[in-house]
Amino acid sequence: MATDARPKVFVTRRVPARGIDLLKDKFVVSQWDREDRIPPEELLRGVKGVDALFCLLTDKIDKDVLDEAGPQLKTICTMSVGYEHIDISECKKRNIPVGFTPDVLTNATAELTMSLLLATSRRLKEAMTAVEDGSWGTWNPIWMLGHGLDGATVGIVGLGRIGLAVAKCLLSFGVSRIVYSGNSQSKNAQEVNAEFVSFDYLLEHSDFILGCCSLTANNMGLFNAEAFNKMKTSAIFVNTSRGGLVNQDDLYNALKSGKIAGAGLDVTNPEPLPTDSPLLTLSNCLVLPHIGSATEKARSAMSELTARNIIAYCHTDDDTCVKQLDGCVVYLDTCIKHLDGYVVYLDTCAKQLDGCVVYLDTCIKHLDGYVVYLDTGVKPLDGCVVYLDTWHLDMWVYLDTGKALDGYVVY
Ligand SMILES: O=C(O)[C@H](O)CO
Repeated sequence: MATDARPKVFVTRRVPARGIDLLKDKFVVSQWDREDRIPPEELLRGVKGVDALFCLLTDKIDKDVLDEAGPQLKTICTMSVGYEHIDISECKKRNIPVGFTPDVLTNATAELTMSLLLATSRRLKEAMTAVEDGSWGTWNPIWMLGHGLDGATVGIVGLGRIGLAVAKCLLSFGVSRIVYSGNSQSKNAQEVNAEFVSFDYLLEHSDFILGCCSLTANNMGLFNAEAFNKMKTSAIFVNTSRGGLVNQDDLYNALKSGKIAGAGLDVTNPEPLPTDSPLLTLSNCLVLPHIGSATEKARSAMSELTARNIIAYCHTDDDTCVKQLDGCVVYLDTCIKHLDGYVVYLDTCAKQLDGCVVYLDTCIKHLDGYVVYLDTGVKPLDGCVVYLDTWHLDMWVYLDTGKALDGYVVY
């Protein structure tokens, strides 16, 4: 009996068809084809012997999963921009590139952040309840007053892709000042006139405080009693990042006691939030079920990008613009793409190659025209210059023109 020689991919959920359709051409696809979360034992069963894993932010991808998968596993690609559910250091140890889906969900998530900001600032939950329970007496000049965005100071914790997109929206609402905090200054801050400030300054001076950063071991529980105590009593806190950023007991106390005025959460810890969570008893706390990227367009694009990542890492793409870079994929075509901790795509969707910044691993590298900077060590390449990271030893770089690089050839 003839065996199917195509690589195998396991998909951990029913996802928008676009990604699956792409994969079906090149892979033997198996799938947890349901809308509920895959049980851990099914995940372990599904990954066994596959070349690629297409997973979601709800799947914990740890050492056990990697062990169970086996040494042929070439890549793990998550249909999400966040990847804290994946043990990245374990993947690095095993040279398994991890793909993710930045950019394609930025606008959708920024919209949802704005929705929460507007809904909480104008007290929509209370207002709707008043209509529904009959406590709306009459139009009342001093009733249901909120704090508008007009003239407000907004503090954004994490001015990354989503934070920046939110800041752009905020400008059209007439905010007077945008401040932001984070590990380092953002090169895009000038576009929105955002000022880099300390976390404490941001807490003390902002009317609205937005959690837009990714969750790391360092910022778990960042928004705790100490942080809420520093906020204005009129402050509104919105989180569309990850629930783990917030100490929810402390948030409850701050909202209940009037330490802060309101909160809008698209993310909680855990998810789903138990229906007996005290947060749900509060009229000044609006909780959504993690729907930041839930638009048809964004979810479809996330599914497609995840599939493209898998195709790239499994080297099934015979498109000549695909380049390999130490287990990471670099597409150097006319346009660029996305990146993860140690992956760069320069392929068919997203950013312009020219002038764009590519992050490889934790260091920043530029990719500009035909110049790739990957840390130190300069190698000339047919008029192009390639700076290679010294610790990526068996690196393969394929440039557009298909030139060999220092013996590590190419196509
Ligand atoms: O990490 C992500 O992709 C988002 O949280 C999904 O909305």
